Amino acid sequence: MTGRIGRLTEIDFDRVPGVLGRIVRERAGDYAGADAAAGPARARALRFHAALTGADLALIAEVKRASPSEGAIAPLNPAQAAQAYQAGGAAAISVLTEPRHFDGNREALRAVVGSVTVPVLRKDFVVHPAMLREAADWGASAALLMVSVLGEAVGEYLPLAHHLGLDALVEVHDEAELDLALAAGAEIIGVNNRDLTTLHIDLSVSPRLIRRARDAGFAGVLVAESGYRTPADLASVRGLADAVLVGTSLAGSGDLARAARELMAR
Ligand SMILES: O=C(O)c1ccccc1NCC(=O)[C@H](O)[C@H](O)COP(=O)(O)O
Repeated sequence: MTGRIGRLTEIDFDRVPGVLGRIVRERAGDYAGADAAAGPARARALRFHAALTGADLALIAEVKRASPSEGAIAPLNPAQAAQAYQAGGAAAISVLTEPRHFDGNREALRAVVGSVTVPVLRKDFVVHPAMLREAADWGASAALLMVSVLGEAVGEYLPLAHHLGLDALVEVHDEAELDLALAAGAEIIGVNNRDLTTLHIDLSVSPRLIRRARDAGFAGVLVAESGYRTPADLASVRGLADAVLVGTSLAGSGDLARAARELMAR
């Protein structure tokens, strides 16, 4: 299939509140006028999906040099950080590519893809189809789609990601967003414990929404995201989630392989 896969609904980013709203409006400005054509279909390897299934609780370790919550975290070399995470048992690597608040960029993603054998997630605030095309061009296996940002349009971005050969981590933070992700046909759902409008973290959000997804008959992959610092923090999602996504506590640890190993130890 070539060209556009249908015309995408225009999204009103002014409706997104707080810190998240500011970031997505900046990203929308960055991509204003970018080419929205999907281009040819690419084969789906489903590597990210496969990496998160089968294990007791898989780790997606994040290359995160800065954030709105913390400011500067650590001046990581992305390739070295990713190699350390892989050595520490990570099943996949998440790389932030947002430049203003997370000190991310394309080079970081490409360097990570070239230095590890595990699949790589492009973690950014996807507001334009070109961002998915870039993710595929740069070698990512998956991209993040946030229901809080895309709203019902997540149902259009999801097939576009798949058309480009990408898995999609569809992120939610409350019941309404989860119901939208399920209706859109998400195969991998991430539940973020962090309220991205206020930056408040509540570790009870993931177990609550993961139970709701399973009760609704969801048979796909469920990922608990944000705020995990100690093995004890993970107790509430062991046996429920397929994977956890961890950034700050690992990135700021000084010994990334050891921190990954110790966090996941039972
Ligand atoms: O981390 C932030 O401060 C943040 C602020 C605004 C939007 C997104 C933000 N983080 C994105 C993430 O979801 C996390 O990087 C990821 O889940 C890892 O979280 P953590 O382990 O708490 O760093």
